[in-house]
Amino acid sequence: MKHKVLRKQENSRMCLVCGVKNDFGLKASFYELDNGELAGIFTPREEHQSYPGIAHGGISAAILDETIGRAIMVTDRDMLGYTVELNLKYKKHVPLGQKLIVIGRITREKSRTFEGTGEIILANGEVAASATAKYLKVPLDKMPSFQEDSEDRMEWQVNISENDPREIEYEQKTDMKTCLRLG
Ligand SMILES: CCCCC/C=C\C/C=C\C/C=C\C/C=C\CCCC(=O)SCCNC(=O)CCNC(=O)[C@H](O)C(C)(C)COP(=O)(O)OP(=O)(O)OC[C@H]1O[C@@H](n2cnc3c(N)ncnc32)[C@H](O)[C@@H]1OP(=O)(O)O
Repeated sequence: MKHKVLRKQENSRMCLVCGVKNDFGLKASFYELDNGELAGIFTPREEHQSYPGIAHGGISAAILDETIGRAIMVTDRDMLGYTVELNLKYKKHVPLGQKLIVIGRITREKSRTFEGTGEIILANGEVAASATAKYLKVPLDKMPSFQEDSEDRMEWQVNISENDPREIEYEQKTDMKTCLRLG
């Protein structure tokens, strides 16, 4: 099914997953969709390798952790997640050098915590890794480096690019195989 992108999310300065100035990082971009889910787009590189040609499992964990954590921002733009639990299933290897998509959603929200699930989807539609995670809610203004004039606060912003997709198409089949197209 095709999903409209409603909003691109903020990127940070130095986060391993979304830091625009972290040259060892994934520099992932995140898009809120009209079905309430969050899509991340990223391309693992050689710096992220485990065995030759294959992304490190810790990299898969990092992107899934951040995608599920960011899914809370779909309904509360100023809320961040502090990970307390992360469980992964590695089903297929994640290749280097290919643009991939990761999807996340919230499955349970309480006053102090939230939980969610996510999947990394390969170009052929197969799910490479899936995760469940739990977070403590941390409002943006309670982050240690929140002061308005800090570099981290100033660079927490939406960076619009001509490469941003306007819609993202994927199908979640009952056997968890998923097809992907970016528009
Ligand atoms: C200023 C500008 C900012 C710019 C932003 C910059 C960068 C942004 C990047 C991305 C932004 C967007 C979203 C990102 C989302 C995720 C990205 C990655 C996030 C991380 O990379 S973050 C680092 C890893 N993370 C830790 O470093 C946590 C270490 N941890 C602790 O610091 C304590 O653990 C603490 C304080 C969390 C809780 O401490 P506490 O004393 O308050 O805990 P308490 O016992 O009250 O538990 C409370 C609830 O957590 C459950 N719980 C606790 N521990 C658990 C465990 N081990 N397993 C399962 N559940 C657990 C309990 O069961 C209860 O849940 P419940 O209420 O449902 O029962």
